[in-house]
Amino acid sequence: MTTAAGRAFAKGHGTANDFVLVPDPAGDWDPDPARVAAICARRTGIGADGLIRAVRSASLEAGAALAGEAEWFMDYRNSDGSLSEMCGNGIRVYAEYLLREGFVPPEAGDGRWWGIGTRAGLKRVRREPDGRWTAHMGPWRLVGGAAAARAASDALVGVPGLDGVPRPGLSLDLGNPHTVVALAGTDELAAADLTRAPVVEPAPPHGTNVELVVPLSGVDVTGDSRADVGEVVMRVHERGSGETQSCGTGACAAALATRLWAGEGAPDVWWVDVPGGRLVVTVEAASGAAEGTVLLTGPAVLVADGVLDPAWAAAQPAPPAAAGLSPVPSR
Ligand SMILES: N[C@@H](CCC[C@H](N)C(=O)O)C(=O)O
Repeated sequence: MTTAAGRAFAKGHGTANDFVLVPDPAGDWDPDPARVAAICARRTGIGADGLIRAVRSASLEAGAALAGEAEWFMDYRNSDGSLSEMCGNGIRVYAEYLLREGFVPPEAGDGRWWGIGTRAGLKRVRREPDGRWTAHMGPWRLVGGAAAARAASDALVGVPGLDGVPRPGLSLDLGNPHTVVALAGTDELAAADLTRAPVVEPAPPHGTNVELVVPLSGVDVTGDSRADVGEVVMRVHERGSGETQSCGTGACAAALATRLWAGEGAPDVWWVDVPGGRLVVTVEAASGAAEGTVLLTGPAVLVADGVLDPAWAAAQPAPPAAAGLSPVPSR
């Protein structure tokens, strides 16, 4: 919403994946990629991995069909200004924000499921008694189907900072695209240079988020391991944002890939330890090895509220990072 002083925003994060949230119920503020990139810039803007426009589903062409089940739509932009279909950390922070702002009734915080529209369709969220949120992430699938499940990979990934030998990767669709790569150990995970994007072959048509994982099942590094819970450590290079401290859809992809690689009898619940904390992934139902549905649980923290200075906003030139973007990944 715009006041005489400028446009209001909030800042929040989920496991240190951070977002600027901008209320725009009527859908009359549609920032171009350069404006989003300027707001998300770490040194000259507010700084964030992504921007979430809080818009009523009915106010947006992409949300109109979901308006009956989801009053609010998460219009998600990466920090380079490109659109994404879905954000697993962002949707929890968005839910907390909608609740705090009174955009949804207080009962939305009492443990019941309610809907949020996204470009990846309707998602349901629920506030846990401890204040974390669970998002029903809906369907996932292996991009390469049953053949990729049998082969356990469908891509080769060059990871900067390692030995130059491409590693096998597995492509998953969580509404947005992911490629998961297993590394040999935490030393290798630490050595990866994610200031540069991993190179995925064949190149996914709309780009991809790349998760580097080290499965830890059976190894009690955190001192709290449980026999019925799988554990994986992850770093991520996000499409449109670079390395981030966490990625919720990526955590789901990492858990699903690792569960497939672990084979028969692997747990349904996974702890995914990211630089920003821990996410819990619950595989709800799998029809075969190549598709199913999944839930994600984690924290949602609102940090600050502010107002964009109108003079600053008016003065923003297009930053070089925004040049040549293809804003809508049509799938
Ligand atoms: N950090 C998010 C994912 C954000 C979108 C992603 N970079 C993409 O382009 O698909 C998450 O928590 O899922």
